[in-house]
Amino acid sequence: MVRRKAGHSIPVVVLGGFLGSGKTTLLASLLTFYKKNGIKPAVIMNELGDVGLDEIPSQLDVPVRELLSGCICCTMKADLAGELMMLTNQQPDVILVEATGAANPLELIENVMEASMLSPVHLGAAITVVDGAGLLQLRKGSRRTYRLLEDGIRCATHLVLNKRDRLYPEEMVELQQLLRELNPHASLISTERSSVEDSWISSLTSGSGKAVTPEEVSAQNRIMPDQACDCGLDHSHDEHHEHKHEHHEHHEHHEHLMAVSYYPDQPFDSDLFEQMLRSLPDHIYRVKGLVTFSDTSSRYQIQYAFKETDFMPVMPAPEVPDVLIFIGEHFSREELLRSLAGLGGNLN
Ligand SMILES: Nc1nc2c(ncn2[C@@H]2O[C@H](COP(=O)(O)OP(=O)(O)OP(=O)(O)O)[C@@H](O)[C@H]2O)c(=O)[nH]1
Repeated sequence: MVRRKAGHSIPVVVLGGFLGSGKTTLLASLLTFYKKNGIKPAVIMNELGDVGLDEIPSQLDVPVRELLSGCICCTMKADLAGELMMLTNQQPDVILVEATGAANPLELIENVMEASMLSPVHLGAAITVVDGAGLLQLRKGSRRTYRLLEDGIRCATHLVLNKRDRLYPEEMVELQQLLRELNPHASLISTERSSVEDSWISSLTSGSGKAVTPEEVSAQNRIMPDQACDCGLDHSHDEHHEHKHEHHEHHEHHEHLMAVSYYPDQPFDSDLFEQMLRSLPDHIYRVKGLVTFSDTSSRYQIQYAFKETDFMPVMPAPEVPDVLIFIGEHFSREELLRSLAGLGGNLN
């Protein structure tokens, strides 16, 4: 990759994909590559919850802006534009934007395009990371959530079919066919732990420096901007687009997905905690957190996505209180509270 010359437009790479698909894991690979190759990235991370738990290792020395408790495709659209503008002052070679797993991808791409009118940035690539097993599960589940996933696949310039280790060979074939049907034009790779080749990373920004436009993305993928937006309004020439859009987003894209933060006020018993995770309903798709157990010596970072859980010991403990963030579709806060009551803590 050629380093950006002063005064040139900075490529923005959007990292999209549904909850828990592997976006942060991919972000880590990209940052390691950039560090190794003397390329200066900057990062915008967006979380639906009110605590940012996805830490970027400090040795990578990357400017990171966190946007919490909202989504940059709608309620935090203006914040995204502001953050992009601020980061350009630091003259990075590339800006990586990690979306929430609930973001509407086409809205996000449009928002980056709109920001490019105010700042020297352009959309370099739109990556969609797909959790193959999750996609197969959601295909049989909620229509609205599945449609969000389909939109993400359609809008991508680069598709990453991740969590290959969780798929049988015949499922891999089925998923590759499905992704190709939904988006015949994007590059498509399959990965484990979002592990990508250096040449693939270079391809994200090695284009002519010309922006990918939402119209190009949607035309390539045979969807029109108005079709891609669930509300069915034709926003393309609409002066009140922003207002309608925000209203729409609030009611259509996020109301069916909700995030609940829980602050434990005492350590959990690890067996009871695991039992609680196992008994979560299918439509709680994602849990992230930092917890202390009464029967272990270290604190743990918890990652739960589609019934698969990772516990990672955290040493030394970061200066963040114990917290659990549950994200899913129309789940009952009260039921969740009841199942957590035996473990100790406060619902936020
Ligand atoms: N089995 C398996 N797990 C993976 C793979 N890639 C990532 N994970 C795990 O999946 C979980 C979610 O990964 P993240 O990278 O945090 O996913 P994300 O898309 O950033 O999640 P959100 O931002 O919360 O939507 C973590 O526990 C990862 O370690 C993979 O290829 N296989």
